[in-house]
Amino acid sequence: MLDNRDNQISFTLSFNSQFCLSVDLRLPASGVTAIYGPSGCGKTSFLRVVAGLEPCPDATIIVGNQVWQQGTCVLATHKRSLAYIFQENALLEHLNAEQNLQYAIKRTNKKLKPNVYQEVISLLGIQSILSQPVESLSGGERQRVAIARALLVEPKLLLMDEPFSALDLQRKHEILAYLLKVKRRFSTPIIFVSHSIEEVSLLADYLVVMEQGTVAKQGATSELLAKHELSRYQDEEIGGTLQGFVSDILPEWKLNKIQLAAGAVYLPFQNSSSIDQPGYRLEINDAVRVRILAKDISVSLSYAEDNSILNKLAAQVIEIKLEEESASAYIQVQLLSDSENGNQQGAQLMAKITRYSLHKLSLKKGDRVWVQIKSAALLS
Ligand SMILES: Nc1ncnc2c1ncn2[C@@H]1O[C@H](COP(=O)(O)OP(=O)(O)OP(=O)(O)O)[C@@H](O)[C@H]1O
Repeated sequence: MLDNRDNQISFTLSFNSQFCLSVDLRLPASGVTAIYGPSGCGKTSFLRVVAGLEPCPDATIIVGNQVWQQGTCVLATHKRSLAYIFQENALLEHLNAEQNLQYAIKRTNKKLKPNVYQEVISLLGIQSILSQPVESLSGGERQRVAIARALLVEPKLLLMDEPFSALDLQRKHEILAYLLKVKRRFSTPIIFVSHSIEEVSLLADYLVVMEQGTVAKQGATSELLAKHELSRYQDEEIGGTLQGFVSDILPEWKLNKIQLAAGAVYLPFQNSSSIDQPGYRLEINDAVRVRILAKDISVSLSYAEDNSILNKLAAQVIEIKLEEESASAYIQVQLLSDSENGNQQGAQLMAKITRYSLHKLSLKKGDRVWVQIKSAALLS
């Protein structure tokens, strides 16, 4: 649960009579917060106000114990302990990668903690490209250097504006994997802007949904996803985002065993996805999140031994959503999995099944069922 909400951001910004951005937020002091919403809802303007790049006379911006702005009392951008990663990273083209890093460190006038430099270089996998001129780097390499540079100034807040938008799908997954590593290793709070639910569900712990300059929803990403508050924003309905840890690695079967509160699930090594990039390997006890799409969850009344599905969790039907009965062949079944550990609550899941299946199983609220998970993605 996110209860340490230290960063306070509130302001109203009007560019003209057409657009007004009005926010009042307390955000977690650690982890990744996503600012999500459609084009033109004010995401970039939000970041710019936080960074002090957009003048806003009535803003209150407090980051940890530092007041960055309180009305007309404004701390200049260069005095704010922040790093900003743009859509197209702004590396200095006439320098090589290492010189870019050194330049940023020098400008902070701070002494870098021992080992941090080497650790950041190896975390982002940029040792071999340090001596290369920026102009010779690929889009993904540039973005990795930009992330390293941001970390090396040891900011109190890291802001990222659509950091994947200039990258192709493969590079995007690669950078996502590096950011997941950054998130694990560094406690620096990150606010990132995105209009992709996939990126948000992969990276963000806390989510702010914006619509037309206002905050439409906010909360822990996993809770908003579990309550299906975001279904109208996404192409694929998410059936659940579950927290767990790696309890076993089975190289002979190319599977990771993930222990969730609700039981264990086996997930394949992901050769083509972000998680299996060079330099990133899961280890026993690593904390991970697992995302399951609603269409990959099926429901059965008894424990079926004779099918190929590995992942089966005991659960109870909480609600059957029939509103769209006439509109679609599918309905949503909300489930609460049993918890193997009595102290923890089970996980909320949502299965998308046909109305015909519901009819054949005579499924109703309160029924005990087995949830079968056909496939799932390993997140962070
Ligand atoms: N300096 C400015 N002057 C006038 N209008 C502006 C200015 N900056 C942004 N706007 C307007 O404010 C609104 C919000 O813009 P903003 O760039 O913050 O949206 P966004 O959610 O980041 O959009 P996108 O996802 O397309 O980048 C838009 O209507 C934009 O045209």
